[in-house]
Order: sequence, then structure tokens, then C-alpha cells
Amino acid sequence: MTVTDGIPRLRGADSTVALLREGYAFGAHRFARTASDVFETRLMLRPAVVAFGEEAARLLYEPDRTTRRRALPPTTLTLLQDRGSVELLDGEAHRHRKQMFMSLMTPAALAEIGDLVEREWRTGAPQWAGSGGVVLFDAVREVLFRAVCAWSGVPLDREDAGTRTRQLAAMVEGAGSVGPRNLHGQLLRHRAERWAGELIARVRGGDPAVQEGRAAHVIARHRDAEGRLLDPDVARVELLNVLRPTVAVARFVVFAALALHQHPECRTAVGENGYLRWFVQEVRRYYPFFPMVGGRVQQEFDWRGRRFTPGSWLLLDIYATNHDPRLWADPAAFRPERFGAWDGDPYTFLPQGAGEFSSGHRCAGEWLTISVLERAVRLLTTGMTYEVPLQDLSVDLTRMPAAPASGLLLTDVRPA
Ligand code: HEM
Repeated sequence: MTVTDGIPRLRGADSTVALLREGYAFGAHRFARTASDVFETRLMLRPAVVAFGEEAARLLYEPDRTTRRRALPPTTLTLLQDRGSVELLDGEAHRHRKQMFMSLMTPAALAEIGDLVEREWRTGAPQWAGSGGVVLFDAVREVLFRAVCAWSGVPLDREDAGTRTRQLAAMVEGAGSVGPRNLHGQLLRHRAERWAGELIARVRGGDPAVQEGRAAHVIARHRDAEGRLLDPDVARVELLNVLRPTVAVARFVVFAALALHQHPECRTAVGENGYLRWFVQEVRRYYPFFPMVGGRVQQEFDWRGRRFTPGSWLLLDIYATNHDPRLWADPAAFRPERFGAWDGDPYTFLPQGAGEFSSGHRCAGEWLTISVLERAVRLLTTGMTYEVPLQDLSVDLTRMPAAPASGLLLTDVRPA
């Protein structure tokens, strides 16, 4: 390690292999080794500054200071937001497009997605009662896909739901890797894009099956700041940017079910006023999902004795920030009550990004995620009974994105 400015620089040519090998702990290992909350290394052969904590979150999420262009490896970008998406826009163009997403997140719409999740959950649950039980991760993904299609006004052929769910899930599964898992995600992405593209064309052609005002309609008819309809390729990307991450909320649902299993005292507590929200927030803080977010500097600044010039690459370790002992007492403990004392600072708790929604890149679907999770936790605790048989519930932090190894097998499922 060398320190020429205030930022320790790691020895060695490149840390990409180490990142892929160590997963979520990559940053934590090096923050500990350098006794610093920031270090410089090389990733994909390019210099990168990796940091965690509130100060770093403020730097990355200061509006217009950084751009998301060239901030993610292409293998990740093409499976998540993709080219042409809101995340790759800056300034006024970003704000205009972001407003399109945020306009979908009204209190009524957030309540409705919860109702739709409950409807699809109760429709699916009788089939989970079979003798072999059900893998919750797989079952909930399809529940969420059906729910978000109804919510978005996407007409769904019932037989098609399983295939489409697997396509969207494969993108998320492949995003944190290189090699076969990533290639599989890319292949299925093409199929999902074709389907989403046909849908956009149908809405634009006036197909009355797609309800006005719903996400599919809003996106298909959205006009950019210059008054032009979105390019069809961009419109289908943005439609998938609503459907795919909603299916991805299944990962948090499975972590919530794991937490209920490992902390059974929470099962009754979530019925109390306020505790449900604390529980859901703690699930999002405690368990791993997005390991990092990155930005390329647009507006020069100095930090820790180093000049960040345009193009400098800054990575914020989300997982480490959500486990930062400067922000969270006893961070390795699962303790929902801690959110009773949290002041709501948008730069201290960042499972889905930090800062402001409209002017920055904070996740457009965060409220929707919370609404879906709260309903799912209610269904797990009061909507059904089940057993959790002996199985491998370990969460491998070297795999990105992580999940319980078994996907959480439930047996003796009975609607309550
Ligand atoms: C499954 C849970 C989710 C996680 C862990 C998650 C995570 C994130 C993160 C970390 C960002 C910030 C990226 C950055 O700063 O560059 C982000 C952005 C975004 N998310 Fe999510 N997200 C989730 C669910 C959702 C949902 C349900 C939707 C839509 C319904 C959504 C839509 C978006 C969009 C459109 C952006 C880009 C925002 C922008 O660039 O302004 N996400 N998400």
C-alpha cells in the first residue's frame, strides 16, 4: 500500500479478480487492511476509488457531480438499466425522465401494488401446499411478476408468466458475474426485450387492451424534454426497468422470510404499529443486495487531499455503508428497533441509493419495494402457516447477488 495523498493506494496490478472472488466483502477487507474508509485500486485495468460511509454517499449523490455513464461494467449495465435508460441520463434530460417514473409512485398506486401482490399470492398459495413444498424465491418471483404486469397494464398470457419471470430473474442473477451466468442473462434479456418492444408498439398503435395511465401506457406515450416520443428501443428498456426490479424484490421477500425464521420474536412484533416498517427497513439494511454503485466525475472536486478530475471513477460500497459502525450500532446484529431512532437521513441508509429522488439517481422504485415487502411480510405472518424444514439457509457473500442457498423451501403451507 502507498499513500501519496490522503487516500491509500493498493499494491498490485488490478483488483477485478479479487472483487469477483470476495464479493460483498471485497471493500470491507480492504477498508480494514488500510484502516481507511476509502482506498484507490484498479478495476478492469482502470483506476478506481472505492469508499463507504455517509461522506462518500454525499459525494456520489450530489446532483450533477457524477454521471452513471461508463460507471458500470458493460456486462452489468446491459443486464440492469441498459443503454438509453434514465440512469444514464444527466441534468435536465435525467430530471425529465425521472419524473416519468416518479409520477407512477402515487400513494394510491403504491397501495394498489400491495393489493395486487396479495391477490396473486392468494391465487398461487393453494398450489404451494403440495407434498414437496415450495421454494419461496421461485414462487414469489412469479407472484410479483403477475402483480407488476397488472399494475403496469401489461396484458399477460397466463401460460407465459413462468417463462417471462425466468427471463427477468436471469438478468438480475447474471448481473454480478462474468461467464455463463452472465451470458444466460444476456440471452434471455434479448427475448424479454422483443416482447416488451412488441408491447410498446401495440400501445402506440392504440391497442385498447393496454390501459391508459398505467406504466406501460405512460412509458409508451412519454415525450422527452423536446417533445419527442421515446425511441422504441429506449421505451422497451424503461418498461423492463419497471418489471424486472419489481420481480427482483422477491430476493428481499426471501430475506424477510429468513429473518422471520431466525428471529421468531419478530413474527408477532410485525403486527404492532410501526414495527412492520422497522422490520422491512432492517431487512433492506442487513441483507446483501446491490454491493456497490459507481459514478464518473463530471464536476471537479477535492476530497481527502486528492483531486477528482472529470472521468475519475468513484465507487460507493453500499453493503459496507449499511454495516458502517459509525452509523449503525452493532451493525452485524439484526435489530429492527434501531429504525425507531433513525432520523431518516437520506445519506446514511442506502440499500437503493442515496440522496434525493427527483434530482439524483436514487432508486425510483424504493417506495414500491417497501410497499411490496410490507404486504409480503403480512402474508407470511398472518396469511398462511408453514414449516421451514432442515435445509441449507446459508447466504454466500462471495456470490453477487446473494440469496439463501436453498431459495427457502417451505412445507405444510396452508392459507390462514
Ligand atoms: C429490488 C429492490 C431494488 C434494489 C436493491 C434497487 C437498487 C437500486 C439502486 C442501488 C439504484 C441506484 C443506482 C445509482 O445510483 O446509480 C437504483 C436505481 C433505479 N431503480 Fe432500483 N432497486 C430496486 C427496486 C426497484 C424497483 C421496484 C424499480 C421500479 C419499479 C426500480 C427502478 C429503478 C430506476 C428506474 C433506477 C434509476 C434511477 C435514476 O438513475 O435516477 N428499482 N435501484
